[in-house]
Amino acid sequence: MAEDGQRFGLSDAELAAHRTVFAGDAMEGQVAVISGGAGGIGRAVAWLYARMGARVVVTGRKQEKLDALVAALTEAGHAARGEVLDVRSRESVDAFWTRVWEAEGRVDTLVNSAGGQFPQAAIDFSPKGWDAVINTNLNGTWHMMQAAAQRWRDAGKGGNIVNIVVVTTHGLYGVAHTIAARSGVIGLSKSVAVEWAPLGIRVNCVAPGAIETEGWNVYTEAARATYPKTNPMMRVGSAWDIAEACGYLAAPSGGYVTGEVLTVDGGGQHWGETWTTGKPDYFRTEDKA
Ligand SMILES: CCC/C=C/C(=O)SCCNC(=O)CCNC(=O)[C@H](O)C(C)(C)COP(=O)([O-])OP(=O)([O-])OC[C@H]1O[C@@H](n2cnc3c(N)ncnc32)[C@H](O)[C@@H]1OP(=O)([O-])[O-]
Ligand SMILES: NC(=O)C1=CN([C@@H]2O[C@H](COP(=O)(O)OP(=O)(O)OC[C@H]3O[C@@H](n4cnc5c(N)ncnc54)[C@H](OP(=O)(O)O)[C@@H]3O)[C@@H](O)[C@H]2O)C=CC1
Repeated sequence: MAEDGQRFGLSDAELAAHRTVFAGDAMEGQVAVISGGAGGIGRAVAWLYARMGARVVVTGRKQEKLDALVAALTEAGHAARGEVLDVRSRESVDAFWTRVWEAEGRVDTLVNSAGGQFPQAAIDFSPKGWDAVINTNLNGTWHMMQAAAQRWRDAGKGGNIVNIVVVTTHGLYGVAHTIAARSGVIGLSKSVAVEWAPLGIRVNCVAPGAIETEGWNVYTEAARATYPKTNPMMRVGSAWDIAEACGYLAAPSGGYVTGEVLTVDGGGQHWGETWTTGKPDYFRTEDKA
């Protein structure tokens, strides 16, 4: 991890002003819950949804990050509030949904952006490290999905879920735990997209490639430096790229889309390789020719 907790990605001021293709009333009168909402991607989604007219409820483990975002959104004239929530606790997730439903009277969209992992060779994962990643990314996402769907079913109203995952097409070296968890989320999303269609609930995933955010602090500078060079576009993406994908899925534009994985990776899944722990000499074919 970078020792200094380096700043990466877009500031609130940039997110407030970033050009968007979406109309200011595309989510008018709606409520959106964003887990990990004060993180890099979640914050961009919160700004975009707010600018599309939604009231946003952002959650995360750190009160101060939520407070700063809510203050910036409110100052810009948007309706926002933050709640501390660890998605790994089913009890806390249920209590949160009960509170939100009482306070807001409705929720239309849930974006699960709470997540993360640490880079390590899979052979060295400790049981605790494995559990931390699976509980956060697979179980935490499921707790949020099911709690939301139960409220929608009980209220006789539909809703839509967007799960932020990872591109899993050929694994991702150094983060096998997260690939296991995200593959689970993708399979789960496809399954419940069908089961929950009769309830009017759509369920989709967005799979980001390398997106510059503060989450990158868990990777070494050397690993980060390879990300743009191993992508056909020779660059990394921004949190706004992911936010607009989430905008498309939440707005009426996504009304006939469910069970889908929208990959936003600059073509990274088709060319290039991402070594989050550094590329082992064994795979350096250019030196072996
Ligand atoms: C291009 C790349 C693609 C993807 C990019 C992104 O997603 S970027 C954006 C994504 N953003 C992020 O990824 C955000 C950053 N990630 C995180 O916050 C965490 O990885 C977390 C998501 C698992 C949270 O877990 P938590 O709150 O429970 O945190 P905790 O600290 O208490 O750890 C629990 C246990 O995990 C283990 N362990 C942890 N670190 C290491 C390590 N470096 N080494 C080895 N092991 C490690 C260890 O066993 C530890 O317990 P211990 O031995 O200390 O008693
Ligand atoms: N950036 C990238 O290159 C990529 C990101 N992704 C995925 O996108 C998602 C968002 O990542 P990004 O915004 O970049 O990273 P960040 O680290 O900036 O954001 C992740 C957020 O998740 C929250 N979070 C983590 N664990 C929990 C938990 N147990 N309960 C509640 N909230 C939690 C954190 O909030 P707090 O600190 O307040 O707890 C944090 O704000 C993650 O799932 C990530 O793995 C996928 C592919 C690439």
